[in-house]
Amino acid sequence: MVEVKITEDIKVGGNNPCFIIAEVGQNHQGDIEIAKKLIKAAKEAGASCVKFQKTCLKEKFTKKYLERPYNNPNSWGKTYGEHKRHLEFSESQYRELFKYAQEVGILFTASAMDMVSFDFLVNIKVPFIKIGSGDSNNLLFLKYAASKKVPLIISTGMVDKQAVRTIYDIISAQHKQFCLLHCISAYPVPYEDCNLTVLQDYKNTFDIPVGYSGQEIGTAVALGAVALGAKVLEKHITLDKTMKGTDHVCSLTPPEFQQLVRDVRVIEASLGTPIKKVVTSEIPCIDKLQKSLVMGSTKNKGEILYPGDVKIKVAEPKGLNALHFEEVIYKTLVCDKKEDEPLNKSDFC
Ligand SMILES: CC(=O)N[C@H](C=O)[C@@H](O)[C@H](O)[C@H](O)COP(=O)(O)O
Ligand SMILES: C=C(OP(=O)(O)O)C(=O)O
Repeated sequence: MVEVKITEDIKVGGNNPCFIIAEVGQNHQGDIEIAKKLIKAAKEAGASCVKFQKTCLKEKFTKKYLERPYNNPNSWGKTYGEHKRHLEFSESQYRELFKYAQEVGILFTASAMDMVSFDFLVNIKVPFIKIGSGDSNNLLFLKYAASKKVPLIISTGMVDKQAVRTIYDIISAQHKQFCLLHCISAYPVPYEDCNLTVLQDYKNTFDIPVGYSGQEIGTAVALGAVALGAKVLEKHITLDKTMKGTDHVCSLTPPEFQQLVRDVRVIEASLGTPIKKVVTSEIPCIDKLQKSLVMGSTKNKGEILYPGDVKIKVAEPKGLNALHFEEVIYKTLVCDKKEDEPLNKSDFC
């Protein structure tokens, strides 16, 4: 199984801890101070990385699309262009945020929403680049991104399995330093649409790490994803879910994000081995409460043990493990035994 190297110390996939991305996206409201607060919150919550979205508006959208009215409660302008311009940080603001994240001590990156933004992110040397679901059908962009040979995390919302296979083929023709994230692009995603078991299919199909980018409400589905093998987890983070903006509703507050990180680590620790065995921590309970074979009645040496003569009880000291019940029946006692006495191997032949 391929591991994706994010930094000298951080790898994704295999037995490495799940890489948890706090997606700020545009939850900063276009305000760099809020963006910094979110970077700090992501660090304090224990996220592996904080992520923004970098867009060159005229590369990503047509002129007409930018001019179309954006008349809804989440809008920051009369047209979609005005709205997006309000939310877009400049390159120098990006450098400032990158530097701030380094000071705070958290990895920083962004989704490249177009080729110009991709080049910018390569230029400032982010540790990896995210490609969001908006580009899961953008084969030109995917080929371009693959040719740059930087680590990629790619979301697969809004397309079917055949397209995901195409994404895999395009990138893996160049390199294997990429992950694929299952994603459903709705804000918020109804739980019935999360189709988390797709992750199992991705795991069986692809030889690269797979993960989950979740736009549903809460943390339960994300935790399920980790239990199903997600090696990357992405969730939106917000300072306040009631703020204006499309994504706040499906985001986690800093305390929720912190709880998510804690719970992910608990799930990882608890996944363990698929081999069912008795573990050391069970020994006290075995000693205290596991049942064993005892005499159901008083019987003498030479007598046969019929089914009703042997009982299964919690006893001290213990008799034979109760799993041996069938082996004991119809055997002959070699000593006298009283009711409730533990029954051991040396008591019969
Ligand atoms: C598919 C995709 O890009 N999705 C992103 C990631 O999840 C979102 O953050 C969008 O940028 C956001 O929902 C757009 O909202 P508006 O259109 O109100 O600016
Ligand atoms: C759209 C994005 O992500 P996703 O498709 O994972 O929601 C993004 O990262 O900008």
